[in-house]
Amino acid sequence: MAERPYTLLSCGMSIDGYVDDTTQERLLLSNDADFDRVDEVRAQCDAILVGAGTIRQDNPRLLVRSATRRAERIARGEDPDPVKVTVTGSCHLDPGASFFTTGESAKLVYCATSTVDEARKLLDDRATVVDGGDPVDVRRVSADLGARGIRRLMVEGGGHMHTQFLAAGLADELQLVVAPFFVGDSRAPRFVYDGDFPWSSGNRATLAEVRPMGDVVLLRYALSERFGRP
Ligand SMILES: NC(=O)C1=CN([C@@H]2O[C@H](COP(=O)(O)OP(=O)(O)OC[C@H]3O[C@@H](n4cnc5c(N)ncnc54)[C@H](OP(=O)(O)O)[C@@H]3O)[C@@H](O)[C@H]2O)C=CC1
Ligand SMILES: Nc1c(N[C@@H]2O[C@H](COP(=O)(O)O)[C@@H](O)[C@H]2O)[nH]c(=O)[nH]c1=O
Repeated sequence: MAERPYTLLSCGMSIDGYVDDTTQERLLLSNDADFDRVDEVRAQCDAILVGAGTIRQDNPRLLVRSATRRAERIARGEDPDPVKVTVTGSCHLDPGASFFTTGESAKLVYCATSTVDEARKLLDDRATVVDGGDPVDVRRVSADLGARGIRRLMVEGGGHMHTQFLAAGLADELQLVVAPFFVGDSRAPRFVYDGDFPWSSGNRATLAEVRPMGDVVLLRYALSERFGRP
């Protein structure tokens, strides 16, 4: 059986732990230097996963921006962009969303068993629809990605996705960027929600790096023995 991918969770959050505010516009937590760092992390991954909520809210493209990094990927025999992956129970996805319409790389949609037929009809040839169980089990998603040859996975949110990967013990690394402001509204989306996490006051995660980058700080946590593996 193929090994599950090395899994890196990436997120920008406010001092008070929010990843967005309650407005329609996307909240920028990273600064320019950090967005460039995130681009580098993307360029080193085989696939990027976001939850369907993030697609609906942010309409992300999830591409590698830097022409140099794209060229380096091509020179390594890879597609210029990583595979895009999402998870949905409802199948409320817009086939015109940038997730589906930008980039040449493969798109994978893990949806609940009950919505597989609907999803295939809706997305047609824009994505490969995979039965993820009901509800979708992230362990199954991770194992299936491994079987498809994904060795390095970046999970770029949102909070519900991060919560499930962390609670399932599927995260090897967390890259958390703290922006120097407060959102101050408990209706805003959070970095994580309630969960039974493997780390507690009695079982602390390992802080691997603290990197100031202008006005933000990157905190890197090692969450498994696989931390740092290329
Ligand atoms: N600052 C940052 O770095 C980032 C911020 N964000 C922000 O996060 C917010 C979105 O986060 P959030 O609301 O938590 O949404 P998520 O992106 O985590 O997506 C949640 C959705 O994913 C689907 N899903 C998740 N788990 C399962 C499962 N086990 N089975 C079936 N479907 C599942 C469901 O879709 P469905 O409803 O279709 O069934 C669910 O509603 C946005 O405001 C965005 O801006 C997002 C990423 C990074
Ligand atoms: N706002 C925010 C992030 N948001 C993430 O970036 C995605 C947008 O990607 P793209 O459309 O490709 O530029 C978005 O959906 C979410 O996953 N990430 C960060 O590192 N820092 C930030 O401040």
